[in-house]
Amino acid sequence: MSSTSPIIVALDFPDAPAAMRMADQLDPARCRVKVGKELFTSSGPAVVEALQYKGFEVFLDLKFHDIPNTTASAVQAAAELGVWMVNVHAGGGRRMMEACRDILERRSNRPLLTAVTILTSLEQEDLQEVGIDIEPMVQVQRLARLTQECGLDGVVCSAREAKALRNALGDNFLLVTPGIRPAESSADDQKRIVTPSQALENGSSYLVVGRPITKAEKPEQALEAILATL
Ligand SMILES: O=c1ccn([C@@H]2O[C@H](COP(=O)(O)O)[C@@H](O)[C@H]2O)c(=O)[nH]1
Repeated sequence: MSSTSPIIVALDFPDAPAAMRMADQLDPARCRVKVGKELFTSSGPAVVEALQYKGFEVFLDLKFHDIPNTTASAVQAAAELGVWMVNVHAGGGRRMMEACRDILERRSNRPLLTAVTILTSLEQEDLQEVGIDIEPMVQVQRLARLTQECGLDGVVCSAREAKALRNALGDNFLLVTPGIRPAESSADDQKRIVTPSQALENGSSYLVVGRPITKAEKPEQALEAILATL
């Protein structure tokens, strides 16, 4: 089932039963779901298949970052699973991203391919510590431009950068934005946060929301409350 909702719910759970209990409370017409490192490491492709069987489009958020051959093969394996979107780290560089694009281009049915720019949990001081002496906005723009040149479908970034990226890179480039926090929500470990309505206003294509929905007493109501603000 293909949803028109911009919301992607991050299923960050320790095992498949916990993730499926959450999925049972969600409607594939109202959101997509994201499988990340914790759930995929514990439960593997079977949980992706189970979610797809329930009608969800799945963003496989494993943020591959390796040499071109290894990363392209991993992206190919994700495509075999039938996921809706898969991602790599833009920091893996041009040759890595082009290898991933090339391997997917040979397929009739391919997932969307996006690249992570700068994690939304990082701020300027964090970048400085790893030798990047510029503002997140500047580094995100640099990596997003490279990602577009390599022929990928879009980037993962903070919605704080979405307006500048939308203006610079056009309407067809996907901006997938985690770090979404409804007003009054806890930021948790996120740093570059934005409210759902502001994210859409800034030009985000998809809003990735985890704990504000999955830790809510009534997740389906939390999702509906977010959708109502958009
Ligand atoms: O820059 C990034 C890239 C990925 N994520 C992932 O999104 C969700 C966010 O979950 P919340 O509970 O809403 O904070 C999580 O799965 C991250 O791995 C990100 O946050 N930032």
